[in-house]
Amino acid sequence: MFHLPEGVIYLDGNSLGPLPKATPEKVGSMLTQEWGDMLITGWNKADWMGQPARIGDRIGKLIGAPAGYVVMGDTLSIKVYQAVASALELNQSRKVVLSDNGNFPTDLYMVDGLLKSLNNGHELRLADPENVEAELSEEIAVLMLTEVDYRTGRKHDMKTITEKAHALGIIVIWDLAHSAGAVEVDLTACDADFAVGCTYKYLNGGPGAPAFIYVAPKHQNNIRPALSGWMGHASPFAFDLDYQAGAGIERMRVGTPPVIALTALEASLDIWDMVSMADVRAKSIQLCDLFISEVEARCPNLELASPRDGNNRGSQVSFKFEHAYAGMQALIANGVIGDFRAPNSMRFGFTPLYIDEDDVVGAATILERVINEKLWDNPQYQTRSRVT
Ligand SMILES: Cc1ncc(COP(=O)(O)O)c(C=O)c1O
Ligand SMILES: Nc1c(O)cccc1C(=O)C[C@H](N)C(=O)O
Repeated sequence: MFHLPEGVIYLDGNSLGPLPKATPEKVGSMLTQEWGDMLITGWNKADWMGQPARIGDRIGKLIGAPAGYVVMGDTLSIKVYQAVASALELNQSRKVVLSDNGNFPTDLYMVDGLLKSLNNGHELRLADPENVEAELSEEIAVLMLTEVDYRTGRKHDMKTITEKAHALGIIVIWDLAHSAGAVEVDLTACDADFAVGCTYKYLNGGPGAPAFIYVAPKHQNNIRPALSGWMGHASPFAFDLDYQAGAGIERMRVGTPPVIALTALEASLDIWDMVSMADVRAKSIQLCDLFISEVEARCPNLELASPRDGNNRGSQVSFKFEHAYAGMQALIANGVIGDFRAPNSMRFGFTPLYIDEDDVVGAATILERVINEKLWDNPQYQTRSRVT
């Protein structure tokens, strides 16, 4: 189902999912038959204009959202900004946005930028991940968390935290970057207010694939879109000079949809339509557990940085190692692709659609050689590249 180079064990699908074999043909025929032959009529004939909502519904199925509440577009950073801006307006008497210090930096940067623009006495407050619940209070306007920590894989309990936050009148936003396609998510059951996520990791949409945003039914028609672009207008082609928000989730659209990228994503969702998230999750826990036990048996000087209990972990495992950067470069040179996360983690993602037990044992065997034979101790593995 996926194109994977011969001889490579790919444990980085948590950062960039591999290419589905069907994607090149699907994108190729879109280019020639739609863009090529239909030209501008493709917006209607091929319904490019409906793509963000149509694909949003397919993503919705993977994260427990009913049809009509998820829309695609832009990057995740933009979707974070939109969610926080709208959420703050739902809770105007409060001034604090709470997050945790394990969150991915762009989420925090986006909030920081937004609060500076608002210039209205807001504060971004960061808790340790394990103290988030204790930090909830009636001072907090918005709680914005990423369910699965990008470095360690530590997983928040979405339902419990959302319930506690709601009891205190807090609006809750979940970033599902490391959850969508990795763990079971039920946005309806946990009553999330907003959720955002990307599609280039577990969902195999390709580098730069468009992000998604979910807005709960109770908020959809009450929120004001901060990024009031024409595609979120009630009637974009009326070209009114005044902005009027579109109905429901449509108002979270901003500008022209990235049709080619969305078509690539459609090809991978054809695969995701056929799988059960419960099966994927069960297999992912098994693979992660196996990797932990294989690595701990073979490399006693690596320290597990991820929760040992699979229920508290996403679909990735990290080990701390003093020479983690060089270690990962040596591992990659020997056919196992994971990644390094500062300051000292070797991170491995487990994706059951194309990784099995043989891959896990194979990767642990090569890691054992890299560590125990000190293959990392080589000047060529010390130079940091721009993207790590
Ligand atoms: C939690 C989280 N938010 C946001 C991003 C990135 O956002 P963007 O797609 O805008 O680069 C990532 C990683 O890529 C992430 O892990
Ligand atoms: N999102 C990324 C990108 O655009 C280029 C290179 C790497 C990444 C990432 O994997 C970042 C990601 N959120 C992470 O888990 O570290």
